[in-house]
Amino acid sequence: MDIAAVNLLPYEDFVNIFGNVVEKCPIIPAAVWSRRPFVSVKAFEAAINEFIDALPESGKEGILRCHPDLAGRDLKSGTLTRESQEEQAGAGMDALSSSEAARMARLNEEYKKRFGFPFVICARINDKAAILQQLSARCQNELAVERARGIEEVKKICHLRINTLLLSDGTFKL
Ligand SMILES: NC(=O)N[C@H]1NC(=O)NC1=O
Repeated sequence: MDIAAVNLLPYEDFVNIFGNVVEKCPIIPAAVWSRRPFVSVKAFEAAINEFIDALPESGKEGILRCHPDLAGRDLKSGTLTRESQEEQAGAGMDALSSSEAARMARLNEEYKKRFGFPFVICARINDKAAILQQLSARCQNELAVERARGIEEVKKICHLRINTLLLSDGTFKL
């Protein structure tokens, strides 16, 4: 699907297809649909990023809170979104040793207690070791730094999800 085809989508189809490019935040593509026509995929992505950047800090924290923990309860119970399941499995989050799993759970809790939102990192460009190292290091950051850092990661996840949708024909039917 190219950008011309994206621009022709009625909003119902648009939200169905792009509804999870930002995890569990279909309101973002629903809002950004008003910005059509997009001159390119890059412009479509820029519209999403501008919408996110224009949110108050509480809205940005809300986006972070829509993300499941890495190797958390949703992964164990099979209730992750399809995208998140693939990303977490690709980074080995479903194959942690018991000591790695215990460390991840402890650090995830420490992070959430400190900041009031979950640790978010783009799992598709990090492996297990990098994720654990980042989780531990980022627990030390200040709130404002970490809020901005989490949002940067959301944008990377979004970029890769859009690429997957637009570069792979046949993943969805209109
Ligand atoms: N918490 C968190 O980072 N979650 C995620 N990261 C990612 O790439 N996919 C996710 O679900």
